[in-house]
Amino acid sequence: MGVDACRGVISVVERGKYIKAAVNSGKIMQSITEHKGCRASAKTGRASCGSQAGRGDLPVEIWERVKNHPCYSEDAHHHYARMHVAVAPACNIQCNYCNRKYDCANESRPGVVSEKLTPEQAVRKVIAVATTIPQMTVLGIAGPGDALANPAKTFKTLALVTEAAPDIKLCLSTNGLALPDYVDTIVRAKVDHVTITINMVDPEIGAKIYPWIFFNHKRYTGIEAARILTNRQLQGLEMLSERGILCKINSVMIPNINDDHLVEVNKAVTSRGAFLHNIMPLISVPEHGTAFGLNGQRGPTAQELKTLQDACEGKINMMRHCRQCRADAVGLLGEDRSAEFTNDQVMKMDVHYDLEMRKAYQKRVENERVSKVAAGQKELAGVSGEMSAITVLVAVATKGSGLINEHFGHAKEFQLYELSTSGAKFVGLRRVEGYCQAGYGEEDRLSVIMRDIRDCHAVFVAKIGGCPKSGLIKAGIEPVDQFAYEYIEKSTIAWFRAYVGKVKRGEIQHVQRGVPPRWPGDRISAA
Ligand SMILES: C[S@@+](CC[C@H](N)C(=O)[O-])C[C@H]1O[C@@H](n2cnc3c(N)ncnc32)[C@H](O)[C@@H]1O
Ligand code: SF4
Ligand code: SF4
Repeated sequence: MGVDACRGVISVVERGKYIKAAVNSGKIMQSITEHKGCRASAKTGRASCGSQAGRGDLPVEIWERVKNHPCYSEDAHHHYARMHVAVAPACNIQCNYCNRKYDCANESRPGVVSEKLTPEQAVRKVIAVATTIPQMTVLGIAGPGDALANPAKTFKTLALVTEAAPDIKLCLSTNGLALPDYVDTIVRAKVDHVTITINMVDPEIGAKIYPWIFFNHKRYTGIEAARILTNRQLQGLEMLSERGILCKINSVMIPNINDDHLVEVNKAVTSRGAFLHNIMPLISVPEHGTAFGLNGQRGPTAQELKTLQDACEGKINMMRHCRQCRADAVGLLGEDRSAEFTNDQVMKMDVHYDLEMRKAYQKRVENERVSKVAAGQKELAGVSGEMSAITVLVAVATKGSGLINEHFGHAKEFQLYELSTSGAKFVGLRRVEGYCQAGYGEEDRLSVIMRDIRDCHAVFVAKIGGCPKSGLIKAGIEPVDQFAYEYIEKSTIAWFRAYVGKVKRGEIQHVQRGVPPRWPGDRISAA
């Protein structure tokens, strides 16, 4: 397939200029040619290989690049894992929400690591993880400081990994200050995806988030610092987009500082070719010792976050499944296996990179993914003929693989799906404190969980005890355990179909479950 064929595909894509750059980059064309199972039609650009779940309107070439990336494809995050290596300790700016000195092994949040690694230690760890978790497809450098404030360590690590494990996709995260200086190096290092944190495009707002930056051997503060930062971030984003690198923008939502302004940020990054926008809630507690934590700045509620994400949904894809991972995270996004891969443990492991074993395992994962999609589509065929304006939100307890496979009492998070006659759409996550502690249910925790999922009509679980079951029913949330270990989409659509049927027959009355925009004292839990 040639370049012209791809141009036909992208002419329908609004962000034409930058998508064209991504599609025309030699690397993508090579990856398409190498993708033997794919019989993409040159005329339509529609792929006939593998799972199409979550592809939406993406050109097939772009989909091929993101379909196994757990952060860039919501569907992939059920099946594929990522890892971060903590080789970049230093930072060139200060954010009022970041304190990398506060480390806690039991905590999962950005900037936290148990141990920092040299590039050589990092590549050994990558091989160890790739062998133990063959569905690990992506390596990211996300701190604990800034990847580009530590360029020697970052690019040495990426070079060593490319040599040892050429099938692993490479990512890095940066605040963007140094980005314009490293675009060529990033392209040469074969980095697939770059994340830039952009919290403002207005320096007056920036001055409330960044106390200082260090640029060209000089420290800047206030509005001047924020102006330099925003100019460099947007310039770096444009340069990467023109070179065909897929960019994700992280924005931290800080109530009363940049919450309303993030719609402007969304527009600015969309027009400069960003691929994905990830608006994340501020994590802020005094124990972390951050400026915001100490001055009482709150994070947004789950509903405030969803409302803002909905307002930005449009031309750019919104990421809603981010887990705000540690800088040494390992595993599927919803799990953290970093404790299994400490440097001591990795040094003792017999590490050997087996590409064929990884390919065979990933083929099995892909087959499972295809079955899941087919099952969901079959169920949807039954419901899509129904004329109904009803939309309901449901919560699902899952450990991954697209299955309802977690007990209510053990769930640390629920995945939220919006059900309608168009199908089951993933719309976000709710983190909760597990109901079961040392084998016993905690009454207090049940009421907090019920509050956290109060906008849901039902909660799908693999198993649930009698007490929480009756508590949920009393609160008007239906506990559904009849689909244990079955696929999420297929089961939730089947339930929705039955629900609509009962409403139509007058057996139940549909009530839209509203929630107050702000619940007193309501926060998104940080861990
Ligand atoms: C630890 S940083 C490392 C990469 C890079 N230094 C940066 O800031 O983009 C990874 C991400 O975590 C976010 N982050 C750090 N502390 C946070 C907090 N307290 N609440 C929410 N997000 C936070 C950053 O904004 C960034 O998007
Ligand atoms: S840029 Fe990243 S590492 Fe640096 S202070 Fe901000 S969040 Fe922390
Ligand atoms: S922090 Fe978000 S974007 Fe980064 S690896 Fe975790 S889930 Fe993916």
